[in-house]
Amino acid sequence: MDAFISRKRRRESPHPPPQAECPAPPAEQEEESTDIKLAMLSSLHPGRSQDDLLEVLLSCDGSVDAAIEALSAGHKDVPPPPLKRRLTATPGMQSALPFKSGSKSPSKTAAVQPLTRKGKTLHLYTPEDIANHTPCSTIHNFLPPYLANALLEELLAEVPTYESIEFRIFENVVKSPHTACFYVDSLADVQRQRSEYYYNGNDLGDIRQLLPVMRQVSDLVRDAVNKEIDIRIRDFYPDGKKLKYQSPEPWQPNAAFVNCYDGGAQHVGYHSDQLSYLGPRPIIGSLSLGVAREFRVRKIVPKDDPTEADSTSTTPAADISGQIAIHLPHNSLLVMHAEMQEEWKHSIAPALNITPHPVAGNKRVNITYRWYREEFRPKYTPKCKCGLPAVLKTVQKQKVNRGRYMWMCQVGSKPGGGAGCGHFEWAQFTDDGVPAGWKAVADKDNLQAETAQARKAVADEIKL
Ligand SMILES: O=C(O)CCC(=O)C(=O)O
Ligand SMILES: [Fe+2]
Repeated sequence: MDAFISRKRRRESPHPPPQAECPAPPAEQEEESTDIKLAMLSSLHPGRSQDDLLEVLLSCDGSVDAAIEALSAGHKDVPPPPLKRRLTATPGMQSALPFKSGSKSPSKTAAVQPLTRKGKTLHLYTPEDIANHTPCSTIHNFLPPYLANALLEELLAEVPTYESIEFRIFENVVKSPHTACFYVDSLADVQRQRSEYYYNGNDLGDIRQLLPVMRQVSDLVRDAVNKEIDIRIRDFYPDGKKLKYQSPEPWQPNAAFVNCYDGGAQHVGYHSDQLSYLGPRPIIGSLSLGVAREFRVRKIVPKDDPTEADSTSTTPAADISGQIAIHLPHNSLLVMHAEMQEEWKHSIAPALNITPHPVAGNKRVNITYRWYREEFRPKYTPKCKCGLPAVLKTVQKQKVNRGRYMWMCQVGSKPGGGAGCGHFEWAQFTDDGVPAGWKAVADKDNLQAETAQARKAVADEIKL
């Protein structure tokens, strides 16, 4: 979630880093910006419901200009949009897979036919198909039903207080068309978030402690995700080894973003999650409750080589031009594995039809459990000249530097924040994804704290 706050970087940065990721090609911006388009229409027509606006947008083939025109021309009765693309997220309408799903992992399969084609969506439902053709694995009916309902109810009591998140696109501040909230393990983590962490140039404001059921479930998610990581490494990664920069430590969630999508129009556009505080090759455990929706994934196309199948990915079967829809029913756990954030984008697609859930009504509540790593605490990572922690990004589209990491100024994407300082430096990590030199920094820090403590103890003793 943290990334869709900031995923749109200013294109007119005064000091573009010489080798940084290039702006997204128009097609990608087009596809990524449904939320922004809806937010723009919403700000012009605050009285119209998101469903109405979505319908107008769809009937205008996604063109904001045409939609604005149609709305201003007083087309109050919006004609039903031609169903040019599948929007329903209701499971049970499985489109046949154009292949026989086997047990072989894509990375170990010599010649796998592309599954999707440009502009097409392949719908996947079974854990086997999902694991074989995307960087995700899923467990349906993850929690005992009573616990899933207890968690859902705990969160439904909170969601009325959630807010939509503002982000900046060029000079406009727009709101994400869904609501969200951030939870951390302990009170100390709340304080730490308030004093050290920034998202899109701002602190988050509303930071809460994990609720009791969320906390209980966090342990179950941790154990399941660690098992899934082992399976992924064993069955899908070259030589059965973890990826370069992936942490070898057991995954230890200590924070959670909760997203609420109230009705089919609420959604989130294509994005990758921010790496800054999770480190490279992060893993995320995502639990879905309530209304079933489509989680879509799409491989990032290298800008200067759209024909390239892949160099590092473990999932060559997915055609880089198409998208894959993963159907997430109530009580399903989805693990985004280590290859996900750097090489793929994900979204929650708008849905014209949803099947209400007996407890949640029209709402889908999603919890993404995350591991905020100590070595990526902002006090240890680079700062830019604006004085804020730099953000960690990876080159995704430029073939020559693809896969390299960089620290950059985040002020340029802060609502009202100006251009920022344009800070840029390449990031260096050990093979286990630890920032080069981190241990030394941390040790020095601890030494200073210990020295201060020792001095205080001596001073106290003298006073006595
Ligand atoms: O709602 C979801 O399943 C995805 C949410 C998401 O992408 C995020 O929190 O970053
Ligand atoms: Fe995300």
